[in-house]
Amino acid sequence: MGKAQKKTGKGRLDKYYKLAKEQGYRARSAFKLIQLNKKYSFLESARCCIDLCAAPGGWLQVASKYMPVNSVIVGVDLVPIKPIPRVVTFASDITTTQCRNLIRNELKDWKADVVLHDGAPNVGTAWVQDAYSQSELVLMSLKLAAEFLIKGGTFVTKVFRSADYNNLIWVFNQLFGKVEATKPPSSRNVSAEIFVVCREFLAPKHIDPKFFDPKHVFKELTASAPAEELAGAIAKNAQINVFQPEKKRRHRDGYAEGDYTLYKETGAADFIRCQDAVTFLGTFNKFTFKTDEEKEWLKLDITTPDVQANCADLKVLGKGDFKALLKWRTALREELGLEVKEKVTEELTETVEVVEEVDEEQQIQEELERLNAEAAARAKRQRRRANEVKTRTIQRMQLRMTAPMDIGLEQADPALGGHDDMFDLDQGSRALRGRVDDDSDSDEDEGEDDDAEDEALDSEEERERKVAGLEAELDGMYDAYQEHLRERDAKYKVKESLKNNKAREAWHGIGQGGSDEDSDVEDGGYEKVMRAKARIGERDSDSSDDSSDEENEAETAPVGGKKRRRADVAESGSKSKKARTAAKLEEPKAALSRSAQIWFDQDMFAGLDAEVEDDDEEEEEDMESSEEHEEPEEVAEDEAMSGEDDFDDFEIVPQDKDDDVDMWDVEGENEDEIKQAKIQKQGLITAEAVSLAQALINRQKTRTDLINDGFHRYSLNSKDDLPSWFLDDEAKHYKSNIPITKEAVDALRAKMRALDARPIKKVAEAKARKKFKAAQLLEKAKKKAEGVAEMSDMTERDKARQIEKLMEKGTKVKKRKELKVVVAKGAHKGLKGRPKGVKGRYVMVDSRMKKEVRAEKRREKANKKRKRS
Ligand SMILES: C[S@@+](CC[C@H](N)C(=O)[O-])C[C@H]1O[C@@H](n2cnc3c(N)ncnc32)[C@H](O)[C@@H]1O
Repeated sequence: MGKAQKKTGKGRLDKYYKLAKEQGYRARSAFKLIQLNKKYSFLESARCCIDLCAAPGGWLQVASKYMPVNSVIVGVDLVPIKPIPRVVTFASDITTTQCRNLIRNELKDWKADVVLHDGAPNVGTAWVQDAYSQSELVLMSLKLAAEFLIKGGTFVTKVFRSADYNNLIWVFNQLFGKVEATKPPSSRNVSAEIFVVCREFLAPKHIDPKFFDPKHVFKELTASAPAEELAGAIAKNAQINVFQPEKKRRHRDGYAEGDYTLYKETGAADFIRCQDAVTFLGTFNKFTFKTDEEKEWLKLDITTPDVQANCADLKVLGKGDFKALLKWRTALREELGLEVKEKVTEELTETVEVVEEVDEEQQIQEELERLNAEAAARAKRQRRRANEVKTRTIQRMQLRMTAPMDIGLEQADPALGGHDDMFDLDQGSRALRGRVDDDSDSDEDEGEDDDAEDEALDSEEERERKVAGLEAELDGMYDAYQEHLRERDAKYKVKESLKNNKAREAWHGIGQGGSDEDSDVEDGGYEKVMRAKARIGERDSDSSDDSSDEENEAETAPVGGKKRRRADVAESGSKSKKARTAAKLEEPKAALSRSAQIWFDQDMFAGLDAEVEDDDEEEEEDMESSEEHEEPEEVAEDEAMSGEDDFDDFEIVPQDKDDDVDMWDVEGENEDEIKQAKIQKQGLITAEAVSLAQALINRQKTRTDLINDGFHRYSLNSKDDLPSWFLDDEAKHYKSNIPITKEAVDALRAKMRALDARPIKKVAEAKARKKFKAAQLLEKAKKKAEGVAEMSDMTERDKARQIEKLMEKGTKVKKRKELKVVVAKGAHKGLKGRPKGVKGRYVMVDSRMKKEVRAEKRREKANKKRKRS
């Protein structure tokens, strides 16, 4: 079965369909009347209403709901309508006098305030096909309305945009004071229908019968629509249905002329023996197997169950199915000895023979003429097409048919029977079949039908090839896009690396061994290092080694640079007492530093970081020499304990090697485990988790409930063969709604507030250091004081004074000596000696100095490295 058709089918179940179901209306069309009534308010004041063509009864339900309680409501349709409270219904053809009499009997001498008409030519089994066109049906309903409406009454009718439209409006205007055409929002834009609300019925004493005579009202149309053209239109629409069943047709102008019926079936024999198989496929709903001959065909091997199923409902078939049916037809024809294709070949052969007789020059001449003629015909066709589009647009604008959504996708209207071909236009055919055009050369068409079939099927294959090509191209572009993202976005890299859990497992040994260089590479953005190396390679050729080395370092910062610095410090053997102090502070540090590092690990901070570090180096060494020295231990211990990876922000949760890879081992499972480990370490950190935990504690949900909630019909959707962009997109947007309670959000907010209230890590560390130093000094002073106290050669008074001094010294915070920075400018540049007006310690600097000092350092470092290697 064709996928496209299925889609269309699903697409039809729009919001009004669902609303109708919800509110108990029998048809989504009920909303059209609700919306019309909202605009014109004709139901609330009506006491009597006649609904012509009322089945299944949606409009009657609306009338019954909106009209006053004791009103009279009568519904008529070809098919019986299931009873509706307060509504009288009967089955009758509205074009007959019998129907008129039935209404008369029902209303007695009452007059209707409202006459509704939502009819569309339909085919019940008893209905004479194509008896009335939509416009004629409208005229018939108008006739009834004119007979039963009260003066000032309202007539609401559905019309389809067609050439008849203006004529109908003219007639309405003769009988009503106000005539307005409108399209309620619930009427699909793709549907050609429009509703005309005629108010203030004039109730003239005498109405010219010509007003209700289709021959008279639609005179021009009949003249302008010769039978062949109608047949051509039908065939054309049918062919579009087959070649492009999924094609959404735009620019509908109304019913395909001449095709007024919705349901058609024919014997399979007709299909097998017909000349124009494609038209048959596009025209009929079903091929039946009723005759003995047809029943025999059912027994043949070639008539597979698939073929039978396809014959049973042609309107839902896709291109593939049509292709299968055409093959089946060809096979059966060969079996029956009809052999259509051979005939064509023979004809062709004959033509070739004739051509051979003609001499070469003449042949070329003819070929040229033929090509010229073809080009002229093509140009003509294009002109014609452009004109058609233009005319249609103008017509649509005149008919006020252009609704904002006109440009949107098109679907079939279930309220009208749901068959596309009711509204088919000539538009779609051109894409595949230039020959199908209704040109002056339309007589060529008949002879080319078989060719057209092959051509269409070939072009279909070609299209599939093109689609495959496009998909491949799209995949390539998507990969390139991802590559671009990878290069640009550090966060993306983190995510990617999280996905790659196996690689992460292999990193367990980080920080525990290996050389510094190795740990650099593994440690922080392998890609970054590689990229930097590549860049160095490029630069080596034209710039000095010295500078490139330093730049490299700056570029790989903060990750690489930082680590290297840490390692250097570690090497220099600075495992001092201060490190022990840091160890005490280790725990609260971890969480904060991680999030900060995620932020500062982004590329945009790389250069900045290096610069800031350089700038601050001296200051830091001066002020908080311990800060730098503490880190190696911290990192080493941290990594050894929790297995933090190179991004510093996420930890690797060790996994059991024996863990089975079960059916739920989908991408992202590791992420769950990481989350679990995090939760154990840091507590619940999302509102969702807190909500679930609350539900569990309050016994609103059991563990089994939660597990079961995780299983739904989408859980087992196969992800095989789905393009990566699709899966990525799904992962990004296809998320279920998570029930998050207000309490959970409040709890989390409180937690965050508490976190905010805490001093930041560095401040806390500095304070602790200060305290530690003070305690040490005090201890020292105490010891000295004890020594003083034990001295025997000092008087008690001297001892007391000495101790007092010592204690004062021990508790006093050392003031740092102030260092003045003096920038020598203008004439002072290069002058030696203390600058005028500067007292105390000072340092002379100039704007270049900082850069030069740094460059010097860089050079020294590079030289050292070169010597080593
Ligand atoms: C779109 S449906 C009407 C839906 C209806 N307004 C509702 O809300 O349920 C069109 C109806 O017109 C009916 N119809 C078509 N030709 C008719 C005729 N000549 N006489 C009576 N009913 C006719 C069809 O049987 C079909 O049920």
